[in-house]
Amino acid sequence: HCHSALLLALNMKLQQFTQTPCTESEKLLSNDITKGKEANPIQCVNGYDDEPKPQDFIYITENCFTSPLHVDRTINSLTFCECVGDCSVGCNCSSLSFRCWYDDEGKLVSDFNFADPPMLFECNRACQCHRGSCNNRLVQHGITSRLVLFRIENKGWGVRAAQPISKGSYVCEYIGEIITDFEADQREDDSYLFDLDNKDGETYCIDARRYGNIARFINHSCEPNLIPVKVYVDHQDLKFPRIAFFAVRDIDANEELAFDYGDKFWIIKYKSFTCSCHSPKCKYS
Ligand SMILES: COc1cc2c(NC3CCN(Cc4ccccc4)CC3)nc(NCCCN(C)C)nc2cc1OCCCCCN
Repeated sequence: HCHSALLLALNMKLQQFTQTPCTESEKLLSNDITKGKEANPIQCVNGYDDEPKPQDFIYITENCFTSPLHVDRTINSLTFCECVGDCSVGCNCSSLSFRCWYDDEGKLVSDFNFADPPMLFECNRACQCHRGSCNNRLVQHGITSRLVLFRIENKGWGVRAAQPISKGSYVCEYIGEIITDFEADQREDDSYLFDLDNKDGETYCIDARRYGNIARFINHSCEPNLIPVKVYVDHQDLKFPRIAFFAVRDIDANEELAFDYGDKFWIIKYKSFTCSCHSPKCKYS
């Protein structure tokens, strides 16, 4: 009898730990800002000021449109594969990115070019390979890392890893409203834009200001731990790449996630605020 009482008490204690954020001083503002839209809940905590959880955007998990844009989604324009194995060698889809860059643990292989990443083509709905055993499907399976939205001194909100993330892991996608470059030029708040630079001039943008996912809260760093990679899954229309963030190095639990916003952002924002990444390589402080 006392054994089960002990187990119950232990379970209660454990429950407390999983509910409260890691440092005692942080207030739990939401257990899941995605409201169940992501496979894993994303907590929102604030241990710094009394800012409430952000509610001035709509959480979405796939890019959206507010005006019609022509994306070629015809199934017969898709390159697909007829692999019977795990698509790790000789797959038509991964051959579009030269080779499959995912290893059999679902991470980028060590010789992936993090400095100048290739475009990645994942297997898709026209492929004959088995969805469960195909190694060329990662971004399409969604976020698997545990992330937390937290308040940071003079940076507003930021995103941190709740558990360690190994180098090469897929972390999350930059999700938002896909708009033309012209439309982006009309947007008053340009703090959440991500340019889909396309060689031949006709470029588009992802604007995560009104519609977006957790990636909209990821801050800049001059020495980032994430890089954006262009990925194609449901369509292969090169004008509209999906932007997937991968870890460029091992990331510790509770470490803030960051990617390099690039000089376009800072040329515009430098007059309003400077960079506080505190990196020895900082370019915009
Ligand atoms: C601050 O960071 C960015 C601002 C951007 C921007 N700003 C314009 C500036 C002029 N005002 C004009 C305006 C002002 C006031 C009212 C309405 C219009 C409208 C918004 N426009 C465009 N693309 C459209 C124009 C480019 N095209 C002409 C070549 N892309 C941008 C990408 C940015 O970061 C990217 C990295 C950050 C990643 C994380 N978010």
